[in-house]
Amino acid sequence: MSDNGDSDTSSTSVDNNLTVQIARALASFLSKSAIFACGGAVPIQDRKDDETSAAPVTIRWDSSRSIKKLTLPLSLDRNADRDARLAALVRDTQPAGFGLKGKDVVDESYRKASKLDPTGFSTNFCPYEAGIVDAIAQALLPTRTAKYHGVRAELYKLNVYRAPSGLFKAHVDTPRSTLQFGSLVVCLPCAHEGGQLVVRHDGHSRTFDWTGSSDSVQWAAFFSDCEHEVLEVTSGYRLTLTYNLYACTGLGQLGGNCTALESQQLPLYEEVKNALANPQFMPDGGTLGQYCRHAYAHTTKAGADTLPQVLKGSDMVAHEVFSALGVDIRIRPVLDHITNQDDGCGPLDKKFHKRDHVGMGLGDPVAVDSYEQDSIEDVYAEYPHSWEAVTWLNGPRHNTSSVEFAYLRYGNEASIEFGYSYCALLFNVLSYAKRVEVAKAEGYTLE
Ligand SMILES: O=C(O)CCC(=O)C(=O)O
Ligand SMILES: [Fe+2]
Repeated sequence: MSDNGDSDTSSTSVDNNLTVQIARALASFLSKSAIFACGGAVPIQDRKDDETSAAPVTIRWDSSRSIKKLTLPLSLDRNADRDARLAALVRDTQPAGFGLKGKDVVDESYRKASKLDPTGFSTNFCPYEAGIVDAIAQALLPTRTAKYHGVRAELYKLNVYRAPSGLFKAHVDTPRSTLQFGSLVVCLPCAHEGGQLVVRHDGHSRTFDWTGSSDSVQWAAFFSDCEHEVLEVTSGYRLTLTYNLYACTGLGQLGGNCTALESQQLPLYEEVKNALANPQFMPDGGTLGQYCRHAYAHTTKAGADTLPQVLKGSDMVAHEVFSALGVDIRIRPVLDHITNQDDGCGPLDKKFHKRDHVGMGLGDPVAVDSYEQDSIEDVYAEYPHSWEAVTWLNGPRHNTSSVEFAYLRYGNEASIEFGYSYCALLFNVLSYAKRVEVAKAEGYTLE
């Protein structure tokens, strides 16, 4: 191809125009509707030996006088009467309605389907185990709920759409709480034709077509405000599990916030309790400190706002245990010792040994102006902190130091110096007599 032929130039400019137009359309899509739905497939493996597959799906349900069981895909159900069992499952479902003006209405011209409520059946299929809930949490969780990183999927119904003419016309699901942000539909491995799920948002649509396949579990999740419909099923049975999706506190934000975790069951609990119960342990009270083992963004306002929720590992455990024992905890920056060669007195910590510079609060670094004749003490005077004698449980981890304050030193040559800090948990241990009182108030005894 020539670089300067006329015909090439004109085709390049047409291409460029098209490139610009398509890039604009993509940009507009990305800014408005980049993600309103997502989906995938999880292959079924009879002998499940990896995290990317799911075991055959078992459904047990209440039938008139017994509990019945079916395995999907049917080819993996070892019972000879498996087709009859599938028919029995369908027979035992009830007509499925839809919400209209606050009432549950059954109207087959709008929704032709049947359902089991979650109290009437159980299944071994778990969308968490299949990695679906994590995928939704990362891809779909809306930014307006930035407060929440987790997703709770609540099983809502087992639905059967069958040929001929099973369908659910265009509708929007009714959110069941302000934290509900979407719905998850899991299509069980049962052969059928038709029944595509069409999800629409802002002039765009995405069709999930699960026709034909019965060797994987297929799924789709979408935002609550998306209109969606199930097209007519033309053969077989289309079985789905539906889940309501709620935003919740999730991985990485459970410090001080985790109702599932009982502090009393943590191995550290008894150890701390025994220490507090010992009259010879800090008899007059004082500050016990633990430098955090993990790095947190404690020297930015946004990072500081996430503490203590983002504490993890032994940092989280210590925070949970001490607070369960009624001990006041401060999370504070502790300044790395600064050596000032100019003031002639060497490292400052020599002067104030056994004391630490504990910042008054977490947040953005403080900037201080100083002059060449100022001593390091003058610099510190501008930085809000206290001198504290802390009994440390560990030493700082050097990789966790972050800029706590910066000071501009003016003189013949202006220079900028940085004060670094470590994030620490400071436990305010009361005198023995007061600890005994607090223990009573918290409902435990110190012996
Ligand atoms: O089963 C499906 O594909 C979706 C059903 C649905 O839209 C609903 O239950 O609200
Ligand atoms: Fe729906």
